[in-house]
Amino acid sequence: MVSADILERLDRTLSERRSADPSTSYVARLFHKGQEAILKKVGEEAVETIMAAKDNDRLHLVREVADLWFHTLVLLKHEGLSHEDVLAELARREGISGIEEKASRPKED
Ligand SMILES: N=c1c2ncn([C@@H]3O[C@H](COP(=O)(O)OP(=O)(O)OP(=O)(O)O)[C@@H](O)[C@H]3O)c2ncn1[C@@H]1O[C@H](COP(=O)(O)O)[C@@H](O)[C@H]1O
Repeated sequence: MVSADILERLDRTLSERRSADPSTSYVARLFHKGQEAILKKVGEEAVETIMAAKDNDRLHLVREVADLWFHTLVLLKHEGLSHEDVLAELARREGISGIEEKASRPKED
């Protein structure tokens, strides 16, 4: 299994690209273009993900989801956030759903 360290490494690369010369990389160029361009890419990749799923093309689906995840990571970085914030939110929800599930059970004496 591929390690989740990839997110850490990608996060460091994205941080470096924020201040890099736009002529040197795709990501540096995207940051330079700004929020509008990043949102456009997120929208495009979301549509391409839907199309791949509808086509029942599993390899294509994985590649499109990777594109979508990647561009949402670029968006988060642009907004001063990171995958850590999303993971924390998912962990918080896991806690909440655990509490909700417990609260819905009859009280044990
Ligand atoms: N994971 C990715 C990654 N996933 C997708 N993409 C790019 O996202 C784009 C996807 O858009 P499309 O499929 O629409 O292809 P396109 O027509 O070339 O895109 P546009 O130029 O029209 O926007 C492609 O240019 C891909 O190369 C990525 N570009 C970079 N990374 C990572 O970011 C790192 C830094 O990248 P650079 O800044 O390019 O060095 C790389 O080492 C990778 O780890």
